[in-house]
Amino acid sequence: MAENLKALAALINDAVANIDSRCVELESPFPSLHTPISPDAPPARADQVVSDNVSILLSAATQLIASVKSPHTYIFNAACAYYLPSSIRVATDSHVPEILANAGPEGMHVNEISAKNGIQPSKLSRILRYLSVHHIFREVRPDVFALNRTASVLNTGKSLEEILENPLEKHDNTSGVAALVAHCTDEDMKGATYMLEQLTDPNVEDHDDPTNVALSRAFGHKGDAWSWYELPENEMRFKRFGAAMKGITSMQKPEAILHGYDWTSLPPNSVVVDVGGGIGASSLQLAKSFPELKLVVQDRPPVVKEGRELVRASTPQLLESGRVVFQEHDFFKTQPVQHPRIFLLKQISHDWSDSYAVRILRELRNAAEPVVVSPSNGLVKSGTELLLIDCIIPYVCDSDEYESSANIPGLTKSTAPAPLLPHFADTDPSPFYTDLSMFVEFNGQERTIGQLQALLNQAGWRIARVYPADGQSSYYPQVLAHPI
Ligand SMILES: C[S@@+](CC[C@H](N)C(=O)[O-])C[C@H]1O[C@@H](n2cnc3c(N)ncnc32)[C@H](O)[C@@H]1O
Repeated sequence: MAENLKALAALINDAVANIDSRCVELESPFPSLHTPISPDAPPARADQVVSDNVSILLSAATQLIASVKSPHTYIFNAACAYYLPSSIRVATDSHVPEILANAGPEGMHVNEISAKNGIQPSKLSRILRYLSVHHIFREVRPDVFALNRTASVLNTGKSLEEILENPLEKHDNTSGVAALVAHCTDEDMKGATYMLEQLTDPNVEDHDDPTNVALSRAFGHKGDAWSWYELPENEMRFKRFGAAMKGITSMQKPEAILHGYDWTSLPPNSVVVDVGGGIGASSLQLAKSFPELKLVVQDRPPVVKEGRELVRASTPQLLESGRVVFQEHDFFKTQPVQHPRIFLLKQISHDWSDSYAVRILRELRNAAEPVVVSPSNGLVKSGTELLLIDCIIPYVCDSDEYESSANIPGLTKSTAPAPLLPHFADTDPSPFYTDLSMFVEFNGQERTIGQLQALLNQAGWRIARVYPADGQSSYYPQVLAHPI
């Protein structure tokens, strides 16, 4: 009768046993929820066996919770989940993580926190208590809160004094994770509340139009999200968006961009054009790992200015040597760098609906040189390759898309054991909400492999290989395409 529950419990038991024995082997204990993260901590979670079993454990536990919770409670909890991002926003933007950073496991009384950030103590304690229920912060004693492992990722590492002195620079030179969280819980959430109005408004004629989106509806803006970010009153959000993109990179494994395409196969002085490269998060990582590559980071003028200034402050030698160049360029116009070795397109096509994404891809195709493959080893000798990095959305059911795409090297079928959702879809639903976020902010979308294939083909590219992601978004899948 409870076969499904038993199957899920068995998967959980096995996964816990596997994680435990692997951690013993590695002499690296699985980190406690109570301990803030530390860069020196042994990386048990980074181990492949641990990480595979964590995927099974999370997927089984998520389904087990959905199975055993009363459906009324489950749906009511889900419907009221907006209090979670709202509360995270209060805590993050009133700098609670930085205030608690030095309080240690004993924590700090809410009155003391309030004296530092000016948020009413009786309201702040309720917000922090609600977060503690979700294992974000810990209520150590009544009204005394401590930074736990999950809350500690919101800490920018700056002192409260430093932040209050330069509030606009709160996220500069940080991991960007707090910036990403602040971006999601502010403009993205506000836009998301208008999804239904946007979809049912009879005056919206073109649901692909990037200038008429749920985000602009929420803020009464006429124009696309990029022009909204560049309004003078959005200076803080503009800077934070750039840092948030870095946050996506730093939430992944440090070598995420290196996970997949073999950058070592490129000859010295190969030119990599990071199209819509933002403040250069990926290019800087590549420049660090491969001193012989030349990186051109292209973006809109204000972003290029911001990126250049940040690099000038942190690693000026990269600019002075010409190894990293920031270049203003609108990717809907003719590409100024002709025949580079690589066009890197990370988290760009997902910002645009098909009709716009095809235009960007076509401009790149027009500037690409056909690929020449060595007959002896099958390696690319010359030509332009396109490396597109975006989530690949799986169907949450069995689908023949992966079978029919079997001619694409590297594309792997789901390994999730029954009764788990295919591709461990509930282990980390971030690709699915990133997809909705793209709709809310840009009328863009994440795509299935079939949709990506169709899009690329339309623009004159064919998929040569896929480098898949892991189940926990610790790096993105990469789609390598060659000119047709
Ligand atoms: C989601 S961000 C991705 C940034 C970067 N590729 C990364 O992964 O960190 C999208 C970028 O596209 C840039 N962008 C938007 N419209 C553009 C255009 N017409 N031409 C060039 N860049 C543009 C934005 O300024 C932003 O930096």
